Amino acid sequence: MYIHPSEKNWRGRIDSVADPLSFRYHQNVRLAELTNLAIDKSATQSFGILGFRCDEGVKRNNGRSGAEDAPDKIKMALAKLPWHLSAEANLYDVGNIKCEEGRMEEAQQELGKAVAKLFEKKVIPIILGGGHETAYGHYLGVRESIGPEAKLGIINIDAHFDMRPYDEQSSSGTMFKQILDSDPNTNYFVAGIQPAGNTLSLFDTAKKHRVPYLLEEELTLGDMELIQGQICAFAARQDYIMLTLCTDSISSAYAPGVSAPSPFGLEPKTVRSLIRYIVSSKKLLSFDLSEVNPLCDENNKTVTLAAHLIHDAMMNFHSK
Ligand SMILES: N=CN[C@@H](CCC(=O)O)C(=O)O
Ligand SMILES: [Mn+2]
Ligand SMILES: [Mn+2]
Repeated sequence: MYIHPSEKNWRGRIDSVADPLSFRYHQNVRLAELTNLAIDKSATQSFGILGFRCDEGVKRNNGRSGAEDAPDKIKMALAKLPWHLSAEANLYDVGNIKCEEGRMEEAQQELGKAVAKLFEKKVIPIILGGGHETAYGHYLGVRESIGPEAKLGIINIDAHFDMRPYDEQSSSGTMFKQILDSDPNTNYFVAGIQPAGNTLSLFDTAKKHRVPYLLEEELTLGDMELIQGQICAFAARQDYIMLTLCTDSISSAYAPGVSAPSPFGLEPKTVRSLIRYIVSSKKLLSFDLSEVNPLCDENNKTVTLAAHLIHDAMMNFHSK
């Protein structure tokens, strides 16, 4: 179900009502109906923030519910941050897609259609999950837009492979196997994998699907050149890439508000550096940030971190 964007999510401090250099996001964001998107064509860059109010995938995966509240909470945190995008850039809040009565597959299809609609209007989708099942709807929209033949690379920053079997049902732990099983033109790369977050069988599944991955302990700021080289080599083999961040890849010291916290997760600065590098590529189409769970958060830490990462990603989008 489509939910209209709400002004209530865009409130914050006002340093000036006249000086654009003093503005924050809540002063520049435009609320726009997805069904009737009137885009300002003079903009140099347009971003569309699209929420996915769904945690049915996490529930089916025996996780902790609460991620469906994340889109509005992240918007509220982003609203308060200072605007650093160019004066000619536009940011639209295009509302949320909500999963109704556990009908996750239907909601993922609807998310896909919404993402495709943004591409059609030349708006860069910035998708706020939701459980990580968000990434499947994100993928559907990307695939619809680029057509079946284009080579698509999915880059996932995650502690988990999310390649579980889905014979019984799909969930927040199955998306990438679903995609690789059905789409020969999609390749998958994961950064942040933790042995403590994946069974040996999941490592085996990743191997069978020839999924390149980087372990959490290989991802440090000091080794960034080497890491960038591997991401660059993966991206070079694709026509397009899409980026998905599972917030449980980040250490639970900084991201306690997730379904499956990671004591040995990544440092936020490492994740920021990875995102900066990936979003700077002209091949990058869109970004989703998933698995924030405000109900499990401590003092809004994870929500705030998510807003800062979204802010940073937009500032560096296509900057290469
Ligand atoms: N999206 C998260 N997926 C993880 C969850 C792990 C857990 O709940 O412990 C997975 O299925 O492996
Ligand atoms: Mn994960
Ligand atoms: Mn995940």
